[in-house]
Amino acid sequence: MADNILEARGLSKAFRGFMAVQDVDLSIERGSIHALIGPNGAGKTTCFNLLTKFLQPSAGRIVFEGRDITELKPADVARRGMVRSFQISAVFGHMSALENVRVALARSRGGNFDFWRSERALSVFNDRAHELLYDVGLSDSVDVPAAELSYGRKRALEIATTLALDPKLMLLDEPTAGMTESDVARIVALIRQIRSGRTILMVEHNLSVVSGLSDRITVLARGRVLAEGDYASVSADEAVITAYLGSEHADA
Ligand SMILES: Nc1ncnc2c1ncn2[C@@H]1O[C@H](COP(=O)(O)OP(=O)(O)OP(=O)(O)O)[C@@H](O)[C@H]1O
Repeated sequence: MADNILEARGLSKAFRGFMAVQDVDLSIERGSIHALIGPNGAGKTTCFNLLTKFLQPSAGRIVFEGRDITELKPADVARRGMVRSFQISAVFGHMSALENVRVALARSRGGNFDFWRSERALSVFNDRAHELLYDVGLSDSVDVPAAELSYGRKRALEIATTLALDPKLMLLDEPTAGMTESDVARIVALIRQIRSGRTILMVEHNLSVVSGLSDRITVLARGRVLAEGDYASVSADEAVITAYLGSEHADA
């Protein structure tokens, strides 16, 4: 039997009667990179927010590491090792790359003294912060204020701050959105590098990124699971092709 780190059963979300996500079953195998794709409005973001507990489902259950997390808060699931990448807005622009990662490390230890002001307290995280910045290819930008980093490098920093929380399951929300081609290649290489020992679930629009990275793909359309499998099988699926062609703004 597959070793699934995350399972959702019958997951649904209604917004004032409109079913954005309907009866979705999802199994994420440990160690895999799993992509959630689908045309615009398919319910990917809603599904992502349900799994990370930023939204409460109207129906269904979510099990992480064998434990029902349906009623837990986002911070509780993060503490258990299911961490979503923070948005860039959560990276502090005036702080250097190193400081950003140190603060993320401090937060992950749940310290209750004033990390923000105490240089001495934060300096215990220097070595690990340098390692994480090295892992995401930012060793040359350690002292650069986050606001001055390129868009692609900000996303790399955001991934470093997520890795600081030592996730078992990392959820990436459109990791290459708005990037230049060379930044996309960097992030793809980075995701390959950080996958070791982790499971990754990502919502991604760029289908070449999806095909290059994903072990398994779930295609959503109109809030439901339309198809699931590897890239070759879902991209040859008639229903998937029709859903993409039929959507007003195909994502391909
Ligand atoms: N808070 C909300 N209130 C009402 N409707 C919502 C809300 N959030 C999402 N929806 C609707 O639910 C549907 C699914 O939206 P969702 O953002 O999950 O799709 P998506 O697949 O992520 O789309 P995109 O690729 O465009 O980001 C859409 O029709 C959207 O308008």
